[in-house]
Amino acid sequence: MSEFDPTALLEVRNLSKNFGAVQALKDFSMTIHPGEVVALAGDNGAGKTTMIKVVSGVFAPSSGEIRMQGKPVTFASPQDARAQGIETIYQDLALADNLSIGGNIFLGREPMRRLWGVLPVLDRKAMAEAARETMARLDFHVSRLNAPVSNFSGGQRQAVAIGRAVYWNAQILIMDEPTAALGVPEQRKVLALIRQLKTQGRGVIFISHNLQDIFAVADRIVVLRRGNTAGERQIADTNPDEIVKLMVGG
Ligand SMILES: Nc1ncnc2c1ncn2[C@@H]1O[C@H](COP(=O)(O)OP(=O)(O)OP(=O)(O)O)[C@@H](O)[C@H]1O
Repeated sequence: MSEFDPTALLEVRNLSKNFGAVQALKDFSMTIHPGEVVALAGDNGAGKTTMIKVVSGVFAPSSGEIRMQGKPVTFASPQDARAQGIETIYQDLALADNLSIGGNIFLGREPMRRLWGVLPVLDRKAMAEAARETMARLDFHVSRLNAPVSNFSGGQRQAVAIGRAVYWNAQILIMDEPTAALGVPEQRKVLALIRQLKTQGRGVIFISHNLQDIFAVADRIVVLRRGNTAGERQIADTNPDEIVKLMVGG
């Protein structure tokens, strides 16, 4: 087998995950380079969630290898994967509704300052500044920076979750159905955010049932079927018909 690629942000090889007798993922291999968006598609039960949970430290693989920049890595937990630069954004986004963008970016890791040089208090100014800078880096404009995120639209909430990952320096963002449940204008905003992540040299794994979105934003697509890799294509070299055939098999 060939050498691992030292320029790859993430390279997984022959990953398998069994749940008792169920082989949820079999011999899965994938590489992501800086600035690449790789879509993961497949019907229900194909193994997409299992794959992202292995790569984000939720499940240990039954076998196989994970490397970052050519170096072997293991993830003891999602926190550990995050510390190594892999952030997963699930559909629920894990935002605290009552807090602002800054509050959400720093959730549980708030910057403090000392009042009168003694009393530790939240450094709200630093939080607001980080929120402003982070959203500007994503080229995403929100007028009410200090409003609770419960007031935000679905696309804005996605932007906050992405902003938090970017602030904490995620090199790879795994996004689980980020455009499901959004109206068309909001879907466009999320796709624009993904393009912004690309220009920053980050890698994105984009899980979606929506082939239109995949074709709009991905560079490459990997199709899973019943835990197996049914095919991998450059987006420029394929079309939705071919992808649907790979998904359903036969
Ligand atoms: N914790 C678990 N215990 C046992 N079996 C599991 C577990 N998690 C997933 N599976 C099985 O593994 C297979 C792959 O499931 P997975 O959730 O990864 O698919 P998926 O492609 O994400 O589907 P969906 O689009 O419906 O989310 C399924 O047969 C599922 O029943």
